[in-house]
Amino acid sequence: MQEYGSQSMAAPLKRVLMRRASSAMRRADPAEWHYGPKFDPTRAAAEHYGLVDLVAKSGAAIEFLPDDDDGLADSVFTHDPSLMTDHGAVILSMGKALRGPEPALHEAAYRRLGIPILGRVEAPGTVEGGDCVWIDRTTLAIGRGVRTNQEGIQQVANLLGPKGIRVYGFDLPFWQGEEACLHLMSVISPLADDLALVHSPLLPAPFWQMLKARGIRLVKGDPDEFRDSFGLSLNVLPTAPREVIAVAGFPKTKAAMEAAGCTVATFEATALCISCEGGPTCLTRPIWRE
Ligand SMILES: NC(=O)NCCC[C@H](N)C(=O)O
Repeated sequence: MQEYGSQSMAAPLKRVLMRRASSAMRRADPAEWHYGPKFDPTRAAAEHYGLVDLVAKSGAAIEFLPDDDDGLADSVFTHDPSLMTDHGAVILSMGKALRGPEPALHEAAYRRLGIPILGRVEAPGTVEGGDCVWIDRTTLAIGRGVRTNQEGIQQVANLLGPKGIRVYGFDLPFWQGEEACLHLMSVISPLADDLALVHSPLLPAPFWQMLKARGIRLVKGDPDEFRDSFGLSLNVLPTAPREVIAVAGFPKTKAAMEAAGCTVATFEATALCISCEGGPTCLTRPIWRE
């Protein structure tokens, strides 16, 4: 039986790729990686165990990237260097130069796991997984911003078009500048096929129109919590429709999701997520959702 494939953001999570923070982040220089003052590698490693526990409790099988001491601190954010489809993995190309070696780690893992490689995004194209959002099984939205360029989007469209998948690019704002991490997934977290948590002020307007036209209900995250968390209050991982994992400490955003029928599990992540600009979606690359 095929144990890979994912063209949905919220179908039950069966298998996921992760990398532990204990080695990867151990020697990270916060200034070099654009991490905040509360970054602490020991604490980040402990917080990562908290997320691993919640993902494992959901029933998903976790495949870990090898725990090599390669200094690739951001490699814990496994969402970004590859994209999964029902036809195999697409190996992406990073917009953040320090993350350049990461797609090769993912390709090696997929080969080890026997998962086919559908294709690759090649330089000068760049696409990061955090910019890719499945709207439905045949529609992929990609944010065009500091991490993902038009050349990369075109390459993904060329790979997926023959599989019956339409790819749409949406411009992202510059917001906090080119050093900061603003992906399309920074302003939306799908919670179910028909429900998404959003920070609407930063949503590309045509993307908002597409979501509305498809009848996707939008839950607004609390704007103060979004600001105070550098956007991480909005970064929520569904392990099944309306069953989600979020960063602890944002009661208003959590209550808004609960009011929309979601069950929300939280974990402490000040050192790992708030400081390093990546939350539970970014720390997981779904390999199989069904
Ligand atoms: N998908 C995501 O939003 N990933 C977050 C990546 C954070 C990492 N520090 C980065 O700058 O790439």
